[in-house]
Amino acid sequence: MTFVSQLQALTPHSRLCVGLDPEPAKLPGAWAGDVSRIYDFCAAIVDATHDLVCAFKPQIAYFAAHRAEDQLERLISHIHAVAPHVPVILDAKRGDIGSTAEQYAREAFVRYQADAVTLSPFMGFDSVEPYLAYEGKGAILLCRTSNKGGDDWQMQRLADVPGQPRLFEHLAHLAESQWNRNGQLGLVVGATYPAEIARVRELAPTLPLLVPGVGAQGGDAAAVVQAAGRVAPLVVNSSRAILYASREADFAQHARAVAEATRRALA
Ligand SMILES: O=c1ccn([C@@H]2O[C@H](COP(=O)(O)O)[C@@H](O)[C@H]2O)c(=O)[nH]1
Repeated sequence: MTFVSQLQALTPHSRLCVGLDPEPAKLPGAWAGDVSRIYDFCAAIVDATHDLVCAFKPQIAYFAAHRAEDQLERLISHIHAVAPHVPVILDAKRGDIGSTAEQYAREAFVRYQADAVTLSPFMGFDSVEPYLAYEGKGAILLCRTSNKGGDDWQMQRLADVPGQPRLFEHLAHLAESQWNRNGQLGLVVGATYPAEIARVRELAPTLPLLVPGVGAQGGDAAAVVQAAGRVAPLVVNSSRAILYASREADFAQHARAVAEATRRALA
């Protein structure tokens, strides 16, 4: 199955993506501060929630910062083993010239066996193209990010493009049309900006949307679903609110309870 067809099968049942952003200092109980327990912690979260989600999204920085890339590899293969129908989105936000992008694409899809990867489209289509050579894999472009600083670029108008769209609007149009050669593209739009989610949906009605920002960043789940509609796949990420629901031995049970509540709020 392709990444997009996996989402098409799962998102009618759950729009929740659990983000795997392990911070050693926040690990529960005796694991706190122990970098070697990153895998154990994330695997326990996966085991407790995989029947509730449409995707998992490990953020590569939380592993690389602690020289824990080997634990990330093991974690992704664990997800594929216990929940083979659930896609893994590697949140890496890569963006570079084509020859380097080829290496990043290999890292995401061959080394880590991810089903999709997040990309910064700032360097243009030739920085995205190498990822599209991997048939069936997803490439999810940052469009209107959840942080305030996204305004600095994404909300600026393009004087040279007819209609003077904002940058995020132009990107949504390109991703829906000429850039989406093999149907592999998706867009990141922050839950903190429901009006822009609705605008992106108008411009890119068929693309999967990855929407981070509910939970710790305060985005409103119901507003996200209303803005995005229920036709094309909607994948709403929550990381810290689920991972750190409890710092005690029962952390996985608490994570499941928050995941269940978030899934319900996104129904
Ligand atoms: O616009 C964006 C793009 C990516 N992210 C990532 O999503 C998670 C959010 O974590 P929470 O703990 O649920 O806030 C994190 O990995 C970010 O790097 C984003 O927040 N906004």
